[in-house]
Amino acid sequence: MNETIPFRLEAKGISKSYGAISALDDVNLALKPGEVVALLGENGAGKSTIVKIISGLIVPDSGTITIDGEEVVLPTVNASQAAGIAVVQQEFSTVGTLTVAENLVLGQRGASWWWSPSKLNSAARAILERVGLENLDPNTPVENLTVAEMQLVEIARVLAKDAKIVIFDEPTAALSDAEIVRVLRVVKRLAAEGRSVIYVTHRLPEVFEIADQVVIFRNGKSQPSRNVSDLTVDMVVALMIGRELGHLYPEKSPSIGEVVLETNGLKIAGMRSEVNLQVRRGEILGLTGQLGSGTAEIMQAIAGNADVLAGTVELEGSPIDLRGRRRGIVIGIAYCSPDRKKDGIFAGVSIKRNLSSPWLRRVSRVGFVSRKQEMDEATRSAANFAIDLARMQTPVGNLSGGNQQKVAVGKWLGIRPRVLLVEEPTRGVDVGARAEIYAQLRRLCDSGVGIIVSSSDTNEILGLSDTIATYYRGAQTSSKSASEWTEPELVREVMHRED
Ligand SMILES: Nc1ncnc2c1ncn2[C@@H]1O[C@H](COP(=O)(O)OP(=O)(O)OP(=O)(O)O)[C@@H](O)[C@H]1O
Repeated sequence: MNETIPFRLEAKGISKSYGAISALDDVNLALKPGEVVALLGENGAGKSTIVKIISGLIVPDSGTITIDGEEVVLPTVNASQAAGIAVVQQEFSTVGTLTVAENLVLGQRGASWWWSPSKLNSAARAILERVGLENLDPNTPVENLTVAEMQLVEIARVLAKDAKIVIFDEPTAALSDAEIVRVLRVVKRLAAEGRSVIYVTHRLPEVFEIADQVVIFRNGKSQPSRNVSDLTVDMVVALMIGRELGHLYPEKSPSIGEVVLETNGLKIAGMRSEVNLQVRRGEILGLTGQLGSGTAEIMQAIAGNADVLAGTVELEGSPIDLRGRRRGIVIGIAYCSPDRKKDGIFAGVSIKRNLSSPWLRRVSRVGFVSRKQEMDEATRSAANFAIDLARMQTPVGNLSGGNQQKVAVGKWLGIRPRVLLVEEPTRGVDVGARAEIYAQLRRLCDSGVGIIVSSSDTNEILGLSDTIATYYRGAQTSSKSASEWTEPELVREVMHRED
């Protein structure tokens, strides 16, 4: 990047504390026009906090922000927008009941409620084209879109604001590989137009594909900005976690035992074909496909959350009744949802209580549970998932996104599951914590728990699973040993039908 070009945005000496917790400590960040700066760091390192400060959601305790050389104060989201900053949120700010066109155009500068539907639609089409959604009907209600389409509409909505600085906070966390390609294309185009982009992610390949600079956060402090071209993935990981990672994925089991769970001729609402799956002792079964492939429906059905129209499921050789989640918990089927905010965690409740909640529900049948027992159980789960033991009484809602995910997975250990179903186990989770989650899943598997993981991250499915089943639009397209796949082949298998 040209040294003589002045900075578009400069944040200097930014600090922010919550009581005794220092979320940011003297953070510095600067970016030039046409530059993409990636923010990296472990869960809880402070990335979202700096994004919230720049977007006017929270006010720092100290520090200054300048835009094009002029100091600005950003006490509100409106002030941030007026300064030319736009943020693509992880939580969508689109309104479900409105159409795509209404969401995209209304509220933008120069647009009016009085526009005719055709004017509204043509304005919306022009915006949709920029994110590769030219084939989407602008009259579609947003609530009918897939998660990926919603994310792209959210990006389109932000682009329509014509901002100088665009911030992406983990925009690809809920997307599969094909949709990620589209998002990265948009980011490159924004930079080519001379806009500045701040890009927060846990997916390192994305950084190497789109970013010019990377700023690594650790424990609330920022490290000096580095040229991405001077770095390798291993160097970035070491800078993030302060140590070499070693192997991300644990060794696979040398031997696979008898069947733990088996589905026979399962007919599930939303699936085009019957589901016949087996998961055996010592085996991690990985299900993968694009969004809408059916993997979510299968996981929900086995967890007892979805309608099963026909067929049987056997757990350790005995038929089980899949109606109702409660029943599933009692017989030892743990299900970890991909949507931790909706049904993974209780945000206002302590880490301890979240970790012990499924276990408490199960043992409450026997009556009294001592606080010590509850704490012991919760501490065991926390230690296994590298959750900070000093923060057991902290409400989970105050944790960073990745740490919330560790709690959402870790809480199921307490019920001593016989089968563990995990959807998107590491969405939003940093690379160090991912290694811990993978190691823990492998340990559980080796101890005899049947594990089914579904993920749209093909690298994760390949690295973690023993057997991989692929799905496309509600039907299985293959099932074989992970050792028979290479990553490009698996990506092609999952995506090629899109061509
Ligand atoms: N409202 C709050 N109250 C107390 N602590 C908070 C609050 N918001 C954030 N924190 C703490 O500030 C620190 C930084 O959190 P932040 O969300 O910025 O991390 P992050 O780098 O974005 O993590 P992740 O990758 O998991 O999203 C964490 O220790 C978090 O628990």
